[in-house]
Amino acid sequence: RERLQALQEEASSAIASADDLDQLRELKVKYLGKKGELTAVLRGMGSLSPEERPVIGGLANEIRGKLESLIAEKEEALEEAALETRLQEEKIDITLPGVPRVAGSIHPLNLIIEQIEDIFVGMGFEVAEGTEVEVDYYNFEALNIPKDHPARDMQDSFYITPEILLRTHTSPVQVRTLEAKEGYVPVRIICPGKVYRRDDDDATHSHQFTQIEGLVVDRGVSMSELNGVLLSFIEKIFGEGTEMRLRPSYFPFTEPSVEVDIYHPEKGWVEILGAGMVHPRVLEKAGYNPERYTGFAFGMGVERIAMLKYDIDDIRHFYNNDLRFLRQFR
Ligand SMILES: CNC(=O)COc1cccc(Nc2cc(Cl)ccn2)c1
Repeated sequence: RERLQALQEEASSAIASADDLDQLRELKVKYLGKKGELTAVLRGMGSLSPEERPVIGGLANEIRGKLESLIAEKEEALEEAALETRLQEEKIDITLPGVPRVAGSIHPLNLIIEQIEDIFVGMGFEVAEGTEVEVDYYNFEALNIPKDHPARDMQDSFYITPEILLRTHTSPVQVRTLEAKEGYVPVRIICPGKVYRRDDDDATHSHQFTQIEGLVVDRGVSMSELNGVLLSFIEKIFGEGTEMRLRPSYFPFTEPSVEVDIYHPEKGWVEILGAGMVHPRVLEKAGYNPERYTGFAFGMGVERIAMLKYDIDDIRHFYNNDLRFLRQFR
Protein backbone atom coordinates (compact mmCIF):
# COMPACT_ATOMS: atom_id res chain seq x y z
CA ARG A 1 0.00 0.00 0.00
CA GLU A 2 2.78 2.43 0.96
CA ARG A 3 4.63 1.66 -2.29
CA LEU A 4 1.51 2.49 -4.30
CA GLN A 5 1.00 5.75 -2.43
CA ALA A 6 4.65 6.74 -2.95
CA LEU A 7 4.48 5.79 -6.63
CA GLN A 8 1.35 7.92 -7.11
CA GLU A 9 3.06 10.92 -5.42
CA GLU A 10 6.22 10.52 -7.51
CA ALA A 11 4.36 10.02 -10.79
CA SER A 12 1.92 12.90 -10.19
CA SER A 13 4.68 15.42 -9.49
CA ALA A 14 6.77 14.14 -12.42
CA ILE A 15 3.75 14.58 -14.72
CA ALA A 16 3.02 18.05 -13.35
CA SER A 17 6.60 19.20 -13.91
CA ALA A 18 6.93 17.70 -17.43
CA ASP A 19 7.59 20.63 -19.76
CA ASP A 20 7.17 19.02 -23.15
CA LEU A 21 5.22 16.25 -24.85
CA ASP A 22 8.27 13.96 -25.26
CA GLN A 23 8.95 14.00 -21.51
CA LEU A 24 5.28 13.30 -20.89
CA ARG A 25 5.33 10.34 -23.25
CA GLU A 26 8.41 8.93 -21.45
CA LEU A 27 6.54 9.21 -18.12
CA LYS A 28 3.55 7.41 -19.62
CA VAL A 29 5.83 4.50 -20.62
CA LYS A 30 7.76 4.66 -17.34
CA TYR A 31 4.68 4.32 -15.09
CA LEU A 32 1.87 2.88 -17.21
CA GLY A 33 3.74 1.00 -19.93
CA LYS A 34 4.00 -2.81 -20.17
CA LYS A 35 7.31 -2.63 -18.27
CA GLY A 36 6.09 0.35 -16.22
CA GLU A 37 6.36 0.62 -12.40
CA LEU A 38 2.63 0.38 -11.80
CA THR A 39 2.43 -2.72 -13.99
CA ALA A 40 5.34 -4.16 -11.98
CA VAL A 41 3.34 -3.72 -8.75
CA LEU A 42 0.32 -5.38 -10.30
CA ARG A 43 2.51 -8.33 -11.33
CA GLY A 44 3.93 -8.62 -7.82
CA MET A 45 0.42 -9.12 -6.40
CA GLY A 46 0.80 -12.90 -6.49
CA SER A 47 2.61 -12.69 -3.13
CA LEU A 48 -0.36 -10.96 -1.43
CA SER A 49 -3.01 -12.70 0.75
CA PRO A 50 -6.40 -13.45 -0.87
CA GLU A 51 -8.18 -10.80 1.18
CA GLU A 52 -5.46 -8.15 0.46
CA ARG A 53 -5.29 -8.79 -3.32
CA PRO A 54 -8.61 -7.21 -4.34
CA VAL A 55 -7.96 -4.15 -2.18
CA ILE A 56 -4.49 -3.52 -3.58
CA GLY A 57 -5.67 -4.34 -7.12
CA GLY A 58 -8.51 -1.88 -6.80
CA LEU A 59 -6.18 0.81 -5.44
CA ALA A 60 -3.67 0.18 -8.22
CA ASN A 61 -6.35 0.52 -10.90
CA GLU A 62 -7.64 3.69 -9.24
CA ILE A 63 -4.13 5.13 -9.35
CA ARG A 64 -3.74 4.08 -13.00
CA GLY A 65 -6.94 5.94 -13.86
CA LYS A 66 -5.79 9.04 -11.96
CA LEU A 67 -2.38 9.02 -13.63
CA GLU A 68 -3.96 8.51 -17.08
CA SER A 69 -6.26 11.51 -16.64
CA LEU A 70 -3.35 13.59 -15.18
CA ILE A 71 -1.30 12.71 -18.29
CA ALA A 72 -4.24 13.50 -20.59
CA GLU A 73 -4.77 16.90 -18.95
CA LYS A 74 -1.05 17.65 -19.08
CA GLU A 75 -0.90 16.54 -22.73
CA GLU A 76 -3.75 18.91 -23.58
CA ALA A 77 -2.13 21.77 -21.66
CA LEU A 78 1.24 21.20 -23.38
CA GLU A 79 -0.39 21.02 -26.83
CA GLU A 80 -2.30 24.21 -26.05
CA ALA A 81 0.97 25.92 -25.02
CA ALA A 82 2.79 24.62 -28.10
CA LEU A 83 0.02 25.98 -30.35
CA GLU A 84 0.10 29.32 -28.54
CA THR A 85 3.88 29.53 -29.07
CA ARG A 86 3.53 28.78 -32.74
CA LEU A 87 0.77 31.36 -33.13
CA GLN A 88 3.08 33.95 -31.54
CA GLU A 89 6.17 33.03 -33.56
CA GLU A 90 4.42 32.59 -36.90
CA LYS A 91 2.13 35.59 -36.53
CA ILE A 92 2.31 37.86 -39.61
CA ASP A 93 1.09 41.40 -39.85
CA ILE A 94 -1.07 41.42 -43.00
CA THR A 95 -1.23 45.21 -42.93
CA LEU A 96 2.52 45.45 -43.76
CA PRO A 97 3.17 46.72 -47.33
CA GLY A 98 4.04 43.97 -49.82
CA VAL A 99 7.70 43.39 -50.80
CA PRO A 100 8.04 45.39 -54.03
CA ARG A 101 9.03 43.26 -57.02
CA VAL A 102 11.78 45.29 -58.70
CA ALA A 103 10.87 45.01 -62.37
CA GLY A 104 12.92 46.29 -65.27
CA SER A 105 11.52 48.78 -67.76
CA ILE A 106 12.06 49.78 -71.36
CA HIS A 107 14.53 52.64 -71.92
CA PRO A 108 12.70 55.85 -72.92
CA LEU A 109 14.61 56.01 -76.20
CA ASN A 110 13.46 52.51 -77.13
CA LEU A 111 9.93 53.46 -76.09
CA ILE A 112 9.93 56.34 -78.55
CA ILE A 113 11.60 54.30 -81.31
CA GLU A 114 8.92 51.63 -80.94
CA GLN A 115 6.17 54.25 -81.05
CA ILE A 116 7.62 55.87 -84.18
CA GLU A 117 8.19 52.51 -85.88
CA ASP A 118 4.60 51.47 -85.13
CA ILE A 119 3.28 54.67 -86.66
CA PHE A 120 5.19 54.28 -89.93
CA VAL A 121 4.64 50.52 -90.14
CA GLY A 122 0.98 51.46 -89.84
CA MET A 123 1.48 53.61 -92.94
CA GLY A 124 3.00 50.74 -94.93
CA PHE A 125 6.70 51.33 -94.19
CA GLU A 126 9.19 48.52 -93.54
CA VAL A 127 12.00 48.85 -90.97
CA ALA A 128 15.55 48.53 -92.37
CA GLU A 129 18.72 48.48 -90.27
CA GLY A 130 22.43 48.56 -91.06
CA THR A 131 25.94 48.77 -89.65
CA GLU A 132 27.11 51.74 -87.57
CA VAL A 133 30.57 51.59 -89.14
CA GLU A 134 30.25 52.80 -92.72
CA VAL A 135 32.37 53.63 -95.69
CA ASP A 136 32.74 57.10 -97.07
CA TYR A 137 30.81 56.30 -100.23
CA TYR A 138 27.54 55.28 -98.56
CA ASN A 139 27.73 57.91 -95.84
CA PHE A 140 28.57 60.87 -98.11
CA GLU A 141 29.27 60.24 -101.82
CA ALA A 142 25.99 58.40 -102.51
CA LEU A 143 24.11 61.24 -100.80
CA ASN A 144 25.47 63.88 -103.10
CA ILE A 145 27.87 65.18 -100.44
CA PRO A 146 31.03 65.91 -102.39
CA LYS A 147 34.57 65.40 -101.10
CA ASP A 148 35.04 69.02 -100.12
CA HIS A 149 31.73 69.41 -98.27
CA PRO A 150 32.14 70.65 -94.66
CA ALA A 151 30.10 67.69 -93.31
CA ARG A 152 33.05 65.49 -94.28
CA ASP A 153 35.57 67.41 -92.25
CA MET A 154 37.39 65.60 -89.51
CA GLN A 155 35.94 67.88 -86.87
CA ASP A 156 32.40 66.72 -87.71
CA SER A 157 32.77 62.96 -88.07
CA PHE A 158 34.59 60.13 -86.31
CA TYR A 159 36.96 58.64 -88.91
CA ILE A 160 38.50 55.22 -88.34
CA THR A 161 40.52 55.38 -91.56
CA PRO A 162 40.29 57.97 -94.37
CA GLU A 163 37.71 55.70 -95.99
CA ILE A 164 35.94 54.27 -92.94
CA LEU A 165 33.96 56.18 -90.28
CA LEU A 166 31.13 55.98 -87.80
CA ARG A 167 27.99 56.82 -89.74
CA THR A 168 26.74 60.37 -89.17
CA HIS A 169 23.13 59.46 -90.14
CA THR A 170 21.18 56.34 -91.16
CA SER A 171 20.96 57.47 -94.82
CA PRO A 172 23.56 54.82 -95.82
CA VAL A 173 21.02 52.16 -94.86
CA GLN A 174 18.51 53.85 -97.18
CA VAL A 175 20.99 53.86 -100.05
CA ARG A 176 21.99 50.23 -99.50
CA THR A 177 18.29 49.26 -99.44
CA LEU A 178 17.66 51.16 -102.70
CA GLU A 179 20.57 49.29 -104.31
CA ALA A 180 19.21 45.98 -103.02
CA LYS A 181 15.76 46.76 -104.52
CA GLU A 182 17.44 47.14 -107.92
CA GLY A 183 15.01 49.70 -109.34
CA TYR A 184 11.84 48.03 -108.00
CA VAL A 185 9.08 50.18 -106.49
CA PRO A 186 7.51 51.05 -104.17
CA VAL A 187 10.24 51.60 -101.64
CA ARG A 188 8.76 52.58 -98.26
CA ILE A 189 11.29 52.18 -95.45
CA ILE A 190 12.29 53.69 -92.14
CA CYS A 191 15.78 53.31 -90.75
CA PRO A 192 16.29 53.74 -86.99
CA GLY A 193 19.73 53.55 -85.45
CA LYS A 194 22.64 55.07 -83.56
CA VAL A 195 24.63 57.75 -85.36
CA TYR A 196 27.78 59.65 -84.38
CA ARG A 197 28.85 63.26 -84.73
CA ARG A 198 31.79 65.15 -83.38
CA ASP A 199 29.67 68.03 -82.09
CA ASP A 200 30.74 69.06 -78.64
CA ASP A 201 28.85 67.21 -75.88
CA ASP A 202 26.35 69.52 -74.18
CA ALA A 203 22.72 69.61 -73.04
CA THR A 204 21.39 69.38 -76.57
CA HIS A 205 24.21 67.54 -78.39
CA SER A 206 25.68 64.12 -77.73
CA HIS A 207 28.50 62.38 -79.66
CA GLN A 208 26.18 59.44 -80.05
CA PHE A 209 22.51 59.91 -80.73
CA THR A 210 19.65 58.06 -82.35
CA GLN A 211 18.17 58.98 -85.72
CA ILE A 212 15.23 57.69 -87.66
CA GLU A 213 15.10 58.36 -91.39
CA GLY A 214 12.26 57.57 -93.77
CA LEU A 215 12.27 57.10 -97.55
CA VAL A 216 9.56 56.61 -100.16
CA VAL A 217 10.41 56.03 -103.86
CA ASP A 218 7.71 55.25 -106.42
CA ARG A 219 6.15 56.63 -109.58
CA GLY A 220 4.55 60.07 -109.10
CA VAL A 221 5.54 60.67 -105.46
CA SER A 222 4.87 64.31 -104.63
CA MET A 223 5.51 66.88 -101.93
CA SER A 224 1.84 66.73 -100.94
CA GLU A 225 2.29 63.04 -100.02
CA LEU A 226 5.32 64.01 -97.91
CA ASN A 227 3.18 66.66 -96.23
CA GLY A 228 0.42 64.15 -95.47
CA VAL A 229 2.75 61.49 -94.11
CA LEU A 230 4.53 63.99 -91.83
CA LEU A 231 1.29 65.55 -90.54
CA SER A 232 -0.15 62.13 -89.79
CA PHE A 233 3.08 61.15 -87.94
CA ILE A 234 3.12 64.37 -85.90
CA GLU A 235 -0.53 64.04 -84.89
CA LYS A 236 0.10 60.51 -83.66
CA ILE A 237 3.25 61.36 -81.72
CA PHE A 238 2.31 64.77 -80.33
CA GLY A 239 -1.49 64.48 -80.39
CA GLU A 240 -4.41 65.42 -82.63
CA GLY A 241 -4.54 69.06 -83.70
CA THR A 242 -0.79 69.62 -83.21
CA GLU A 243 0.10 72.36 -85.69
CA MET A 244 2.90 71.75 -88.20
CA ARG A 245 4.71 74.12 -90.56
CA LEU A 246 7.33 73.60 -93.28
CA ARG A 247 10.17 76.07 -93.81
CA PRO A 248 12.42 76.09 -96.89
CA SER A 249 15.85 74.65 -96.09
CA TYR A 250 18.84 72.95 -97.76
CA PHE A 251 20.29 69.42 -97.66
CA PRO A 252 22.64 68.13 -100.38
CA PHE A 253 20.52 64.97 -100.76
CA THR A 254 17.07 66.56 -101.16
CA GLU A 255 15.69 69.22 -103.48
CA PRO A 256 13.52 71.00 -102.43
CA SER A 257 14.40 70.62 -98.75
CA VAL A 258 12.29 71.65 -95.75
CA GLU A 259 12.63 71.89 -92.01
CA VAL A 260 9.49 70.90 -90.14
CA ASP A 261 8.33 72.68 -86.96
CA ILE A 262 5.52 71.87 -84.59
CA TYR A 263 3.83 74.41 -82.34
CA HIS A 264 4.71 73.56 -78.72
CA PRO A 265 2.38 75.17 -76.11
CA GLU A 266 5.26 76.47 -73.96
CA LYS A 267 8.15 76.66 -76.42
CA GLY A 268 6.31 77.94 -79.48
CA TRP A 269 7.51 76.75 -82.89
CA VAL A 270 10.22 74.08 -82.47
CA GLU A 271 12.00 72.20 -85.24
CA ILE A 272 11.53 68.44 -85.05
CA LEU A 273 12.77 67.05 -88.38
CA GLY A 274 14.19 67.72 -91.83
CA ALA A 275 12.81 66.39 -95.11
CA GLY A 276 12.60 66.91 -98.83
CA MET A 277 12.20 65.38 -102.27
CA VAL A 278 15.07 62.96 -102.95
CA HIS A 279 17.71 64.65 -105.09
CA PRO A 280 17.71 63.17 -108.65
CA ARG A 281 21.44 62.51 -108.42
CA VAL A 282 20.91 60.35 -105.31
CA LEU A 283 18.22 58.33 -107.13
CA GLU A 284 20.46 57.92 -110.14
CA LYS A 285 23.48 56.75 -108.13
CA ALA A 286 21.24 54.20 -106.39
CA GLY A 287 20.02 52.83 -109.71
CA TYR A 288 16.66 54.62 -110.05
CA ASN A 289 15.82 56.63 -113.14
CA PRO A 290 14.85 60.12 -111.85
CA GLU A 291 12.87 60.69 -115.08
CA ARG A 292 10.54 57.85 -114.10
CA TYR A 293 10.67 57.75 -110.30
CA THR A 294 10.47 60.40 -107.58
CA GLY A 295 10.70 60.09 -103.83
CA PHE A 296 10.75 61.92 -100.55
CA ALA A 297 12.83 61.40 -97.42
CA PHE A 298 12.93 62.72 -93.89
CA GLY A 299 15.16 62.41 -90.85
CA MET A 300 14.64 63.11 -87.14
CA GLY A 301 16.70 62.95 -83.98
CA VAL A 302 14.87 60.56 -81.64
CA GLU A 303 16.24 62.15 -78.44
CA ARG A 304 14.92 65.51 -79.62
CA ILE A 305 11.44 64.07 -80.17
CA ALA A 306 11.55 62.35 -76.77
CA MET A 307 12.78 65.52 -75.04
CA LEU A 308 9.90 67.47 -76.53
CA LYS A 309 7.32 64.83 -75.77
CA TYR A 310 8.46 64.04 -72.19
CA ASP A 311 9.78 67.53 -71.31
CA ILE A 312 13.40 66.41 -70.74
CA ASP A 313 15.93 69.26 -70.53
CA ASP A 314 19.26 67.46 -71.07
CA ILE A 315 20.04 64.90 -73.75
CA ARG A 316 22.68 63.32 -71.51
CA HIS A 317 19.95 61.86 -69.30
CA PHE A 318 19.45 59.23 -71.99
CA TYR A 319 23.00 57.96 -71.59
CA ASN A 320 23.86 58.31 -67.90
CA ASN A 321 21.72 55.38 -66.78
CA ASP A 322 20.60 57.28 -63.70
CA LEU A 323 17.81 55.14 -62.24
CA ARG A 324 16.02 58.25 -60.98
CA PHE A 325 15.54 59.17 -64.64
CA LEU A 326 14.94 55.70 -66.06
CA ARG A 327 12.42 54.75 -63.37
CA GLN A 328 10.11 57.55 -64.55
CA PHE A 329 9.44 55.54 -67.70
CA ARG A 330 8.19 52.34 -66.10
C1 LIG B 1 17.80 65.94 -87.62
N1 LIG B 1 17.52 66.16 -89.01
C2 LIG B 1 17.75 65.18 -89.89
O1 LIG B 1 18.19 64.10 -89.55
C3 LIG B 1 17.42 65.47 -91.35
O2 LIG B 1 17.61 64.29 -92.04
C4 LIG B 1 17.22 64.17 -93.33
C5 LIG B 1 16.56 65.18 -94.01
C6 LIG B 1 16.18 64.96 -95.34
C7 LIG B 1 16.48 63.72 -95.97
C8 LIG B 1 17.15 62.73 -95.24
N2 LIG B 1 17.50 61.50 -95.77
C9 LIG B 1 17.66 61.16 -97.08
C10 LIG B 1 18.01 59.86 -97.37
C11 LIG B 1 18.19 59.51 -98.71
CL1 LIG B 1 18.64 57.91 -99.11
C12 LIG B 1 17.96 60.42 -99.70
C13 LIG B 1 17.58 61.73 -99.34
N3 LIG B 1 17.43 62.09 -98.04
C14 LIG B 1 17.51 62.97 -93.93
